[in-house]
Amino acid sequence: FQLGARPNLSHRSSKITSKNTQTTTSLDAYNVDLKGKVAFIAGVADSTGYGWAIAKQLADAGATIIVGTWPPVLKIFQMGLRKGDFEDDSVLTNGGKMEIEKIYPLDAVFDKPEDVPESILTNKRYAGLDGYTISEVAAQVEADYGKIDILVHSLANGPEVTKPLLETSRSGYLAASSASAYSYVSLLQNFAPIMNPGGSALSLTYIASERVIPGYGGGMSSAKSQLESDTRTLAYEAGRKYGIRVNTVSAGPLKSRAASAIGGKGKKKTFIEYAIDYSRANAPMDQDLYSEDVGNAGLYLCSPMARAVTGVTMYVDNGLNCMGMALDAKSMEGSTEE
Ligand SMILES: NC(=O)c1ccc[n+]([C@@H]2O[C@H](COP(=O)([O-])OP(=O)(O)OC[C@H]3O[C@@H](n4cnc5c(N)ncnc54)[C@H](O)[C@@H]3O)[C@@H](O)[C@H]2O)c1
Repeated sequence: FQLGARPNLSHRSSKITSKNTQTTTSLDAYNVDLKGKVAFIAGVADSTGYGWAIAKQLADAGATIIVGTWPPVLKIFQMGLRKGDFEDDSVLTNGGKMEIEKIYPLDAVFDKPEDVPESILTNKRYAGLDGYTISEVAAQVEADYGKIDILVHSLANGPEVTKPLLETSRSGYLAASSASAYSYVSLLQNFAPIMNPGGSALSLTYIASERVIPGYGGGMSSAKSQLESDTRTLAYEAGRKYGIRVNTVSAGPLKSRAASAIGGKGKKKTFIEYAIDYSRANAPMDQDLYSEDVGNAGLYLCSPMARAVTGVTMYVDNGLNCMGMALDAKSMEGSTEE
């Protein structure tokens, strides 16, 4: 199949009769059909990022898409949608367009109304909005849809991301953890009770959690470590309590809005530019990484195809995570045949 296209997952033969297969369902289960399923994707404000790509693949499989958008970027996102800015990025394989049925203002650093400080209540970027804390959004989603099936956390924020960890303040470090890691815990706390058994939660992480990635600072690497560790614990707890699965995708570098904001002012290359170039030069798969690649992995993890997969960190990074040496390092010169 073409890069960017949804793989054909249908498999209609159901001849296998070994003990390892369910007798009650045939292999028709390989058809990813999410019609009637509701997916809430937190962290979508344009079409450049991973949240959009996952939403699109889920929509392609028939899921109803609702999203949570950070209040400061809500208006510009709504305006872009109205103007048709994202039309080209909305096209589904059947020729139709992804519909975002409802957008909820969501600030994932607040759990309940009492947590919102005066500075935010009076901030003009939040003017006219309320009900954007996680518990309020979950209550609203329940009022609108009853139970949902898929929860995606595609958001991160670290106010001091440009600072090395050695120079990161306590408040910067905790803010990164709050927005990028605890937000997943809180989303699950509030949404798991309104998820159908068999449902699935997914977040996005980055290799900086386990390997040193210079330039990814401000405690963001620490937040991603938390996110991955929490994925395992939450998989256990939410699996036992609610019958839902919890996974995370460790995605390779993508030039999204958030990644571009990591910056690199005054340098020849921004963080995301050298991360992408490095990956292309050194990953086992010598090819570009598209947001659809992560969208497809997200579709798999959120679908019944992955019904026994939980607690995992799945790499979708052209394999860069497994390399122990940089192919393009000066010291490697002369190591390969000409
Ligand atoms: N882009 C990459 O190279 C890359 C690589 C690996 C992992 N990821 C992860 O993918 C996820 C999505 O990021 P992306 O790069 O696709 O960019 P993105 O800009 O599409 O998504 C980030 C979103 O987070 C939202 N956000 C920030 N603070 C928030 C808050 N307090 N409450 C609610 N929403 C908030 C932003 O408005 C934005 O919509 C993040 O977890 C990111 O760390 C990105």
